[in-house]
Amino acid sequence: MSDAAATTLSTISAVQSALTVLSALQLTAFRYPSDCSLTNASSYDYIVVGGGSAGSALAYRLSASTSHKVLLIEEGSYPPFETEIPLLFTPIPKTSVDYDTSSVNDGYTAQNLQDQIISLTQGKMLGGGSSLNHMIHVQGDPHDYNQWASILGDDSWNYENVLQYFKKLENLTDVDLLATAYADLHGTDGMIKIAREPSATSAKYLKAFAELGVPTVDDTTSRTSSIGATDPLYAIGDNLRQSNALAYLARAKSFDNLCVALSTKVQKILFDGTTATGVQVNTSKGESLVLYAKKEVIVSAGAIHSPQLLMLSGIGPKSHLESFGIPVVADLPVGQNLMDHPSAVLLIQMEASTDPTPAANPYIFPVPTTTFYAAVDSSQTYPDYQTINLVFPHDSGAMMQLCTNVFKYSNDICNKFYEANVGRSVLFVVHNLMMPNSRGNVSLASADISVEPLVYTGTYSDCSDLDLMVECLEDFAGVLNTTYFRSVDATLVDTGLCTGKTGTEFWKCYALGMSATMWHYAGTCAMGSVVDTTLKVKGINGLRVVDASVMPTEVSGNINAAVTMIAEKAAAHILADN
Ligand SMILES: Cc1cc2nc3c(=O)[nH]c(=O)nc-3n(C[C@H](O)[C@H](O)[C@H](O)COP(=O)(O)OP(=O)(O)OC[C@H]3O[C@@H](n4cnc5c(N)ncnc54)[C@H](O)[C@@H]3O)c2cc1C
Repeated sequence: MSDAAATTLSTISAVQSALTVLSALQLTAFRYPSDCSLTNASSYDYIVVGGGSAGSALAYRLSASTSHKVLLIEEGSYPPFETEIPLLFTPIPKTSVDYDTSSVNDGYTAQNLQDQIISLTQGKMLGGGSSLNHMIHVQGDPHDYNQWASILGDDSWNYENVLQYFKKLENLTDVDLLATAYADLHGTDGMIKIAREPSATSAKYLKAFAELGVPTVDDTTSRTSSIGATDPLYAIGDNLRQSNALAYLARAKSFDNLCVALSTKVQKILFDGTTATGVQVNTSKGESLVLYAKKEVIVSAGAIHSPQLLMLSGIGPKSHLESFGIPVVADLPVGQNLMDHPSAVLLIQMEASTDPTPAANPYIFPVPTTTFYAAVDSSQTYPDYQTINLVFPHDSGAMMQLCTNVFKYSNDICNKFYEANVGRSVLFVVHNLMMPNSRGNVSLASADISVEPLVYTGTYSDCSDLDLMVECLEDFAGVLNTTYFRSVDATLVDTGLCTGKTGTEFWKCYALGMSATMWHYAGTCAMGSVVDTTLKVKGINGLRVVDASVMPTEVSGNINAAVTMIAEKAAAHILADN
């Protein structure tokens, strides 16, 4: 067998080197507020730590609504040129704009990923994850938020109440969808442009999914149930990725009350007793400065770095902090409750073809794609699982890039995928469990912030997740018996991992063998245990956390829109309080 995976990885590495040269030109800087210089001991009304999905939205709202002085501190810089082009998401992981934190090898899951670890891709640039993610836009199921409201005893988090914030962040541009009843569930004058990309190829798959019992819907956004299959919505507009940096911060370019400090890392939150007073930072010039917040410090460093920063600043589990000699400011379960959507990729060999590969359009999502949300129990209104179904033409370099550099499966698996794709199109199915019970954690590896924290993902540590994943995989595999799939002699590609196993044993082996991340890390500073329902850190004044880490449970779908909704709601709370 040829080593197509190794060749793909070396091509990606060459592309990444070329992009590094381009990024030094800062071709996108003109869109954003210029890098603001900092003076030691200066003060601001609000200091926002991290200019990612949540931080970009929050800093914009706080500075747009008032004359308050806002400082946004971001460790990375401007999102480079390639992040703007929807086609180009595959070479971005493992470049300088990705933290590429590694998970702890649990010896159980992720064993067929490169190095048996999960490479926890996270954006280190303005826009954070939204500048390198896969742009799928989904609100989630109403049940997700109603469950939050019930866990938290706070109805302001139920779907009817958070819908106003989803509408605030959305600018739906799809005229066909706007002509349907779904228009009522979307914003049309919000910040992030959202589009659909229906295609004749997708239509064939939607028909097969309908035969499986999952209805084709124009949109899975719903007041009652998100179950259905559809052409997904994408955060793409004007031929560009609509990152939260572009959607929010680019509009703040002329604000004179917003200072955006780039290439600056917050080292520590400063306290006077139990009141947060400011932060200590390291600038791009290597200066160590202290900066003060008159009203609040807001931590938006993401689900892995927010808990790290809080713990290094004295907020976290007492015994863990003491083991690193960190004085305890508040004993809280920071870093616990880490969640992600457990995932596994299925590759299905589809139609034979010798047609020339269609020219790629850089301005849209790379290939025709559908999303599918289903429950094993057909009477349940919210989904147990999601599949994201990408149709690659035969001999597709993009499919190999997704396998090797995005999912980071081993060369052995990607070579099998390559062989299956020779002369046949393939359906690349990303199969995800929506509401896992398993939890992992983020803990300190060192008292030095430049050392990445330890991340134990905890995937399938609760056996019920593996059992449900198996049921979901079996459920979805029924698609192989639908008319269209049978007509093209569709076959599940044999990864060679589970030879000799059948039925439930086969799927259990498959789920574990192919387990990977969906990059939906969340929950490590959860509402209810670490922050209250207005996102204030419990027992501390002047400190909030606003990002994916505050989610108490996962959302049924890709989470960027939910993270942004949280930032929109947080801005409303902060402005109301001050
Ligand atoms: C590869 C990938 C694909 C994804 N695909 C999708 C998708 O298709 N659809 C979807 O909805 N979601 C997707 N997601 C998930 C989504 O993008 C993230 O959940 C979301 O971006 C998280 O937002 P956040 O604000 O919590 O953190 P982030 O966006 O990660 O922001 C944290 C920011 O803080 C900065 N920072 C960290 N520490 C410090 C410090 N000490 N000092 C200063 N700055 C600091 C970081 O540089 C970063 O900019 C994907 C994520 C990844 C990684």
